Amino acid sequence: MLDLKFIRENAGAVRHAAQVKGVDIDIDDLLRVDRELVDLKQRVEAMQAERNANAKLVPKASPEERPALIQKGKDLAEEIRGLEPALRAHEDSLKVMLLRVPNIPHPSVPVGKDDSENVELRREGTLPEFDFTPLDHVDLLEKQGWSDPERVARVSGSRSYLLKGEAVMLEMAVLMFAMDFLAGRGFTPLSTTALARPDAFVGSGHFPGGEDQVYKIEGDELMLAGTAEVPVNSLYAGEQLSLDQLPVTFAAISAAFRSEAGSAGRDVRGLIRVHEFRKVEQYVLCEASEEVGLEWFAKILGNAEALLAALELPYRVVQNCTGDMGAGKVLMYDIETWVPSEQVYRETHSCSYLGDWQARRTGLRYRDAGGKLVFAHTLNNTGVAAPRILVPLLENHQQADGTIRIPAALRPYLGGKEVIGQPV
Ligand SMILES: Nc1ncnc2c1ncn2[C@@H]1O[C@H](COS(=O)(=O)NC(=O)[C@@H](N)CO)[C@@H](O)[C@H]1O
Repeated sequence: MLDLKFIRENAGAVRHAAQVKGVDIDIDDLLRVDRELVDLKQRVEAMQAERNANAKLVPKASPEERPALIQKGKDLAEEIRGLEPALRAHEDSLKVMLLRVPNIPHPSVPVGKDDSENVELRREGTLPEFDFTPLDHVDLLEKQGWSDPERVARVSGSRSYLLKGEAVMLEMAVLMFAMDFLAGRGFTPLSTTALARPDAFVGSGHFPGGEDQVYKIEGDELMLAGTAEVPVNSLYAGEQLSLDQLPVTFAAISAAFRSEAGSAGRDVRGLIRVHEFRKVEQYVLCEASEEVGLEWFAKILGNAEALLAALELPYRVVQNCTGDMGAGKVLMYDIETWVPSEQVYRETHSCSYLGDWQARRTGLRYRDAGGKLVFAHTLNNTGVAAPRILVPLLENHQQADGTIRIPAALRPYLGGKEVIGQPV
């Protein structure tokens, strides 16, 4: 959400942001409702002032004058009550419109309509060269008896997953490694629920607009979040943080649930796109400064890159274009990790800086050095998401005999093993 004053004074920039982000909102319509609301408020205030002044005259009035003054007071009260519905209606529609106003993208963001126009910034790591025919992750899991897709599909339908044996230990090892790694970089570990109230989805910016991606619970207001970003971003909602509490940095592990509505037919095989997964989320709440925000953006991006480097996985960093960054972002980079079986880089991390757009709609404020109450800035990036990360992990580190080489960084989390699986 942007500051209404900012929108009034920068209508052109806001209109341009909506246009390049493909956000369907009429800024002129919003400003019209805003003006009408200001006018209504001024009329009500004038009538209330007149009514108060009139009320002061009654006790001093003569018996002859008093009835007319009392009637005038009643008429004014009636007129004010008559304006209440219009006032309420304007306030409600302005609030809904403000929630849909997109953030202004950073000047460095390329204009584009969708992910095909994201810009590759750099590639890191060496692509694997196999002296045998590499398998994809589904076949690798099946060969080692680490999966049971038919049975789990019977029980839980499509886009479900089940891991067995050492693949489970690998998934847990990757998650634990990410938590350890981030804790070692000063992030406070959190293990948190994915259940959250609708307000938390509004605060993060997933609502309005992303309702169809979220699993709801019959008869319960709680919903299942697709990322820990949703509940974590609302932990401090409505509070007044002090400067010395900033920056708040969390490494939040949680389940994540996504309906994947609209993804029909995409990634239906294997672990890339499932309805429930686990994610270690990097979340930062910092002071309201673009310079500080961009420093944190570089840090959380660097954390994810360092994690991938430790997992010895080749990846590339892309800058999301305006059409593939969502309404709330100022800046967004995806990290895509090499998947040999597809011979492409696939998204495994998504790093975002949102300025005060989330903080304003969540009510995340702190007292700055001058004692002024200001909205904070927020950022988030994936630390690691499993099982998706297992796809490049298994495929890049597979050996000719079907076993999987374990990167040195993960070995401590797998009892020191350098290889998992049996030669097949
Ligand atoms: N349906 C899914 N199945 C498996 N993994 C997924 C799914 N959806 C997203 N992910 C993983 O979760 C990561 C983050 O998802 S995201 O929507 O891109 N971004 C966020 O959720 C942000 N909060 C940063 O983590 C993705 O990069 C991907 O690795």
